[in-house]
Amino acid sequence: MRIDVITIFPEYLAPLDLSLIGKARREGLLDLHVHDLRDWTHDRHRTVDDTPLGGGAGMVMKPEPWAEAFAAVRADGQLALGADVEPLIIFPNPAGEPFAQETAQEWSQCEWLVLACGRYEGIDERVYEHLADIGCEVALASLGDYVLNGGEVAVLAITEAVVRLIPGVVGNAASLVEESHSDGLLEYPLYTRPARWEDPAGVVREAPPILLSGDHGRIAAWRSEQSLERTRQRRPDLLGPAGDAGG
Ligand SMILES: CC(C)N1CCN(Cc2ccc(Cn3ccc4ccc(-c5n[nH]c(N)c5C#N)cc43)cc2)CC1
Repeated sequence: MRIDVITIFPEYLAPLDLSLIGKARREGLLDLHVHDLRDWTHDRHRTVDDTPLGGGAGMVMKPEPWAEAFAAVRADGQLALGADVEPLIIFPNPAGEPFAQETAQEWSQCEWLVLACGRYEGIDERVYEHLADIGCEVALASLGDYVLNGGEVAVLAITEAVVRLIPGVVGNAASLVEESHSDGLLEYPLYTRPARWEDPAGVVREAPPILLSGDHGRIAAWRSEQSLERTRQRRPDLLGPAGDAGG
């Protein structure tokens, strides 16, 4: 997979050199390019924003740098992938469609993603219109109903959620199957050694004995019930009308 990120804060994406994403890059499973939007400005102040037409608070990102950036990134990517390959262009946006595990699953199948990090109050609407008119596939995605200052944090989250699903990135592929939300339920509680732990307050805390039984069938049944109960308590919206996993 190739991912291009366009941002005015390239250093914000430094964490993508670390851990599993960094390993995927070093192993050739991910070809990640981070671009500074200001490289496509032509004034001495490298201006990317201006006041909103019609008035209003804050600043709006100018269309010209974005259009030039997308053209350059698209040309660069097609040199690498082939002139017939087109990226999915993703804009994190508070007004976007909710980004969920199924979105990550869908996008992990893509050959090429371009992630565009807006800032200020947002990007001039004509950028989206321009991309649609030249035949680009565009998606607006939101991490959730809270306000961030820009798209970079969302791009970090989206990149990690998508790239970890690429075969070979996560060593134990089985762990991807059992994760929260992958079966529509929250993950069961996790325990490790010591089975008997005296906490700093002197309270002895035993792990559930079933987990030490060696009876994998009963352990699996216990874990399923724990997932269902935890989902009922914390995320009933994920359940069907009967309160089961049919949501
Ligand atoms: C009335 C008029 C002046 N108001 C103008 C601001 N509107 C909302 C508003 C608020 C903040 C930002 C800052 N921002 C810039 C680019 C950008 C990308 C993603 C996100 C973002 N926030 N929360 C998420 N889950 C996100 C995702 N994904 C935020 C971004 C952009 C937009 C509300 C209306």
